[in-house]
Amino acid sequence: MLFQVEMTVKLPPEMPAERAAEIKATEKAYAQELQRAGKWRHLWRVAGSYSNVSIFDVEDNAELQELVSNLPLFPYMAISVKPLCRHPSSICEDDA
Ligand SMILES: O=C(O)CC1=CCC(=O)O1
Repeated sequence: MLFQVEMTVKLPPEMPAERAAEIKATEKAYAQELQRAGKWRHLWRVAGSYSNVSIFDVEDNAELQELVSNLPLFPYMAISVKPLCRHPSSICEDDA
């Protein structure tokens, strides 16, 4: 199942810079692991913001919840999720 996930990061201003850098580094490693596993298909920065738009390819809602809630930045993000299905006019071979 494909999901569009939009994440907007809001770190508390009082968080020490070293702690923020540590969380971001852990987030990057986890995100890249999920991309290599084919679970996190696209990761795009929304220009001009501290937000991303991502496409996840997971078994079901429960797997999406597990992957997203394990993100180190999860406590500091507003997240919105939209389920996707194949468009009848799409010619993409790799669409679900
Ligand atoms: O910077 C972001 O948009 C949050 C984020 C998600 C994966 C990652 O490495 O950073």
